[in-house]
Amino acid sequence: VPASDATGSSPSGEKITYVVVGGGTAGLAVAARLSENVDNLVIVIEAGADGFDNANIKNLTGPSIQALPGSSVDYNYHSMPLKFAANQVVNMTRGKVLGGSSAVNGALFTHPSKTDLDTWESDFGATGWNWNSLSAAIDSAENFTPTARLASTTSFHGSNGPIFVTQRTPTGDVWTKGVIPAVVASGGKESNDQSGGDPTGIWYSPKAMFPNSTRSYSANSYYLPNAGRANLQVHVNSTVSRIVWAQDKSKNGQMVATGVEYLDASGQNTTVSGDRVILSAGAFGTPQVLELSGVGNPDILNPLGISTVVNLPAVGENLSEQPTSRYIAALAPNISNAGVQLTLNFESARTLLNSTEWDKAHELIQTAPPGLSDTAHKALIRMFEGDAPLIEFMGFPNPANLVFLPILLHPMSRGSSHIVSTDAKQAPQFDLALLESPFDLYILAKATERARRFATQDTVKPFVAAELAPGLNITTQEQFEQFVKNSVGLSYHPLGTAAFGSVVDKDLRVNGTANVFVVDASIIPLQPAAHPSALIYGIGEQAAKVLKASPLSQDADTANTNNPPPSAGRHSHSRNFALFLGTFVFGIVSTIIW
Ligand SMILES: Cc1cc2nc3c(=O)[nH]c(=O)nc-3n(C[C@H](O)[C@H](O)[C@H](O)COP(=O)(O)OP(=O)(O)OC[C@H]3O[C@@H](n4cnc5c(N)ncnc54)[C@H](O)[C@@H]3O)c2cc1C
Repeated sequence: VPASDATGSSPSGEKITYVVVGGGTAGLAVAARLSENVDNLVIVIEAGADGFDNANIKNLTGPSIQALPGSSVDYNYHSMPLKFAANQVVNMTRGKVLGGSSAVNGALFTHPSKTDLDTWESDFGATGWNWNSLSAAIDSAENFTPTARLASTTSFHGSNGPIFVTQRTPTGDVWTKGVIPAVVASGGKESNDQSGGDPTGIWYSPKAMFPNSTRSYSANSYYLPNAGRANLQVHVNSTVSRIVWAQDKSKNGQMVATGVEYLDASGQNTTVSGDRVILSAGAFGTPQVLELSGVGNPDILNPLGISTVVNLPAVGENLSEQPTSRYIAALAPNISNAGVQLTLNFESARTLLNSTEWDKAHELIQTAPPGLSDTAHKALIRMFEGDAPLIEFMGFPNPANLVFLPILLHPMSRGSSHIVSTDAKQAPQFDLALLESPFDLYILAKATERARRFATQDTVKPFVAAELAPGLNITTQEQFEQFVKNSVGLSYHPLGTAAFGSVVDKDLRVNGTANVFVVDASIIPLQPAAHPSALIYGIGEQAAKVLKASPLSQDADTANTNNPPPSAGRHSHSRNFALFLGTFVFGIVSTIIW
């Protein structure tokens, strides 16, 4: 990789402290917090547009959310054929817009379990990253308002953070008189609030939304309120193509980044220099930028003509996604709508399985699929034996049907995301390896069967007419497994591709580098029992604290580098977001059905 020809790009000629690659969920959170310190000049470079004029991002109605995948704010990625799931090719929506995937997601805001987060420190060497620190960090992101009709434990939530969070009041009787009593009658339990470290039980999920039910996400809640800061600049429509390295390594032999190179909207290459580079490009974008920069597995980089500057084969590996199954029943003719409020029901293997089935699952979990590290394998076995939540049943409000999506929370299967081109705009290749582990398949099949048990309890019978999927002809474990293989879906929760313990250290620094950090879903070593965006905001919050506390001078002693001085001049494609403050109107209240 050639030496830096970075020109520097502070609008006022000042030295840039942080270059943040990706203005997504975590990227804007960490940038907003770092720029609270006026001594930090923070530049965010985002591949997508600003998206503030997109009504489908603002609205959280079913039709709006469904209009986002496949539109201009989606990368429109596709998986490789799923070898263990009927060779399906699945769409993998990722937000390509300021706010990243927080702009296009379902906005469920769930706190992970204590068990999940404590493994980061106890098993993966992430000292300081545990339930106590991360739940406090999530609270710093959250501004929670409980609704009068729903029981919530406000001490489990933050009340001063930028992301507005609230619940919708349930309507109708399908959930209150039908599903919740059915879950309890079949061995589950009701929860008052899943956010205190034990999500077990069924509860109405909060969403990241303003009191008028429009989306609260990183672009309008972390960035816009701070857009007037002179030391926070955001460049949109700019795709980072690589990290630029100094000719000399640090005194400790680490690679030193001097900045990044990016393609602006006209396709022109530009460089920007800074003291530290933060990769927040998401679980697919972050390993992509690392590999394009020569950090990764030489067997992947060499054939593309990229010289390896840090031999780090774990980059892009350990890709984990939560597979889903489905249970659908038609509503009875006199029931016109299953309501507007999502329920989530978290269960452990003890509730899901009888003792014979538990023994079978316990036997299956002993065999690690390819790509699962020993550390992760041991942690997963311990969590299974310790009755950690293993399945979530997402109860979907729907005008015509009663829908449960069983989600496998702690899959064993591990895939990968690797570049196949030196062109930063070409999609990497995604091997999701969904259901490669027989344990994953076994549990998801059992969960589908259990969803049928909820729907056939006496309390639910008055609300449903007939089972539509999997269909009453599916009765044996083999048939349930085939159904799961044929119909498996994604949770859109990919993570783990630059994880603690293998790619980053406890300070989020990429191994072998002096001043490149990762702050996004890539660092999460194991799937949490949660929808991850709350945790990812928490990662942004905690990362800012860690970075603020570590002086630049400690970046592996970089005094020996050829970091060129930055020169003045603003990029032609940067946007003056202050303009948007005057014109941006927080969404419109509209019919909510999702
Ligand atoms: C359809 C969908 C529904 C979901 N529903 C929920 C939900 O209801 N609740 C929940 O908690 N989670 C949900 N998720 C998951 C959650 O939204 C994501 O896990 C989370 O937003 C990821 O955050 P991140 O910061 O890691 O990445 P992102 O938010 O995706 O940010 C990455 C950013 O980097 C940019 N980028 C990438 N490469 C480059 C580059 N080379 N140069 C410059 N910029 C680059 C991208 O454009 C993007 O803006 C959902 C996700 C999807 C896609």
